Amino acid sequence: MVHVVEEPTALLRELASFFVTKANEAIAAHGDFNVALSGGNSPKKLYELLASAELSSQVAWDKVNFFFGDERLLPADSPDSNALMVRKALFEPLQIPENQIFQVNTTLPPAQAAQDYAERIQAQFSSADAVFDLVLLGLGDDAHTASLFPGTSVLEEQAAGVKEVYLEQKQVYRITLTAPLINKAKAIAFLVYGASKATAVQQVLEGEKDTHTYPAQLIKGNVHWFLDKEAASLLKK
Ligand SMILES: O=C1O[C@H](COP(=O)(O)O)[C@@H](O)[C@H](O)[C@H]1O
Repeated sequence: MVHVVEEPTALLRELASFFVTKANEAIAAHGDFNVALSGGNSPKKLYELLASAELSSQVAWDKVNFFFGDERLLPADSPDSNALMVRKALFEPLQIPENQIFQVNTTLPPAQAAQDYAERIQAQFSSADAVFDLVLLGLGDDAHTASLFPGTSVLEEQAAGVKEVYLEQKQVYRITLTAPLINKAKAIAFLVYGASKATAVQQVLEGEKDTHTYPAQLIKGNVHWFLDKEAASLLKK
């Protein structure tokens, strides 16, 4: 489903309200809400909005478990750390205790960090399979999502799990949920705004099927695209 909203502020409010609804549904159904968060720049304002006085009262935060869709293998205090951004925007204002935060251990070597994160995710779910209630995702200008980047071997991964990815150009390792794990989620929401994303949005949603070039095409299931007018501007439908 594609939700197009005139401008980013209203878009963020719509996605925040979707988040609150999904949280309350999950808590009513099974007592907790397991959400995987996105990183980068776009979601920072969403997290600040969720932590605001108006919205924070609408969720039982002590019943929310926070995971990450991807992380950069950098020191935890690096300004490029996804977890650090979320800590400042959401966890610190809401005083979320550490036992509800499941972040990648970036002090481990890449393969071990991925394995360790997969095990900690699995241990948190009582069912045989880890199934997130909600996965939040972004979209890069190059059509990557989480750390599923064009041309990387993780795009071939058939197992629901966590993998390390080496980005040659950036010379950095990332840790990412695989597409099969993301796709098991009960709901998936992309947040994409700004004109720089318009081409990628069009390629992913309406372009030829080529998951190696447009990795976000791997994401399937109950997928909601939250777009502002600029990001949606090249869509034909
Ligand atoms: O590198 C990343 O980029 C994507 C997109 O970020 P955005 O700021 O351009 O929306 C993000 O979803 C991912 O978590 C992050 O590690």
